[in-house]
Amino acid sequence: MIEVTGLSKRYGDKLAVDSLTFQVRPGTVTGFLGPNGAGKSTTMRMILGLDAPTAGTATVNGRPYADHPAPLREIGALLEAKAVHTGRSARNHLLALAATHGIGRHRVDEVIDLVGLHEVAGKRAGGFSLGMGQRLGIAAALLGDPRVVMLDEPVNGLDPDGIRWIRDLLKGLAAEGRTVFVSSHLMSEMAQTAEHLIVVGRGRLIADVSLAEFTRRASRATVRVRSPQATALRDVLAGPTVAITGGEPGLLEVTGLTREQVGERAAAAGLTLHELSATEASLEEAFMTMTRDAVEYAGTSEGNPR
Ligand SMILES: Nc1ncnc2c1ncn2[C@@H]1O[C@H](COP(=O)(O)OP(=O)(O)OP(=O)(O)O)[C@@H](O)[C@H]1O
Repeated sequence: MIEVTGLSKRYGDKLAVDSLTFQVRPGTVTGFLGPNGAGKSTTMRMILGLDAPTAGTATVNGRPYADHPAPLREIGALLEAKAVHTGRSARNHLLALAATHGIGRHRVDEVIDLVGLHEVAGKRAGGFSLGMGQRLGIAAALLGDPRVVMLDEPVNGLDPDGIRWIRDLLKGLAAEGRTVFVSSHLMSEMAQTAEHLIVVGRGRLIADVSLAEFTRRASRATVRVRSPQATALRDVLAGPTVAITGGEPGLLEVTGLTREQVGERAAAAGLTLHELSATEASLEEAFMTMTRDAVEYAGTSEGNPR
């Protein structure tokens, strides 16, 4: 469990994180979603004790990171993707890390297998591709068999295979009952990985919702209906909670009624339909609407209006 309470971070004039309060619970993948510059990395650094909060607290399994006698066993983290500049092999890199944390060699072999680096474990880690480097970073994060796993934008720059691998790994870790917290600026990515979302914009909490609830809120369906009797159809569909627009002759776009309701009302009035379809606002659109104010504000304040 990660608990963040009234957490703020100020850099000079800039309030990068603004009174954030949320909990990340075990057993599910929680997505930390927000546009670039929303404060996700800063929040994660404070959770790891790498940055001191201006106000508020962040705890991992009930204590600040630094108060854990063996923090690597509590939380494994991968911050920004960066190459390992080392002449050591992947295995020796992990062995060195394990040795400084009192972790046995056996666990090193386990994590190498877990992340699929077995065949290249003897190769120089400095020469790894981005995808291999990510796997090595994740192996390092998992060395202490931590109950909490936190990854900052782990799929950035990865190919589709790498992305799928990370998704499956995160879901597997959550299914084992671990707390999994993963950041992204892409709603489409989170929709395929996370069950719960913490959405931030301009350092502030915008939403703390299940993916199911987010999707439900996003699905303001519009019904497209085409009829040679569009004028009569418009009269049949009109109502106080119904909005109808018509882009071209014979076409109506209706919100406030389901596709079934539109079809039934048309049939009851004996009107002919040539098309009847529903389109939902995409999750990406819903996310952009949700964070628009935050982005606009940031753009204006930096003299770069969008
Ligand atoms: N060390 C620092 N000094 C000054 N400003 C900083 C520092 N670190 C972050 N910031 C600023 O704080 C804000 C939040 O940055 P942060 O990196 O946490 O956002 P993010 O949501 O992780 O974005 P991204 O997806 O672009 O990494 C940004 O405006 C950033 O420029």
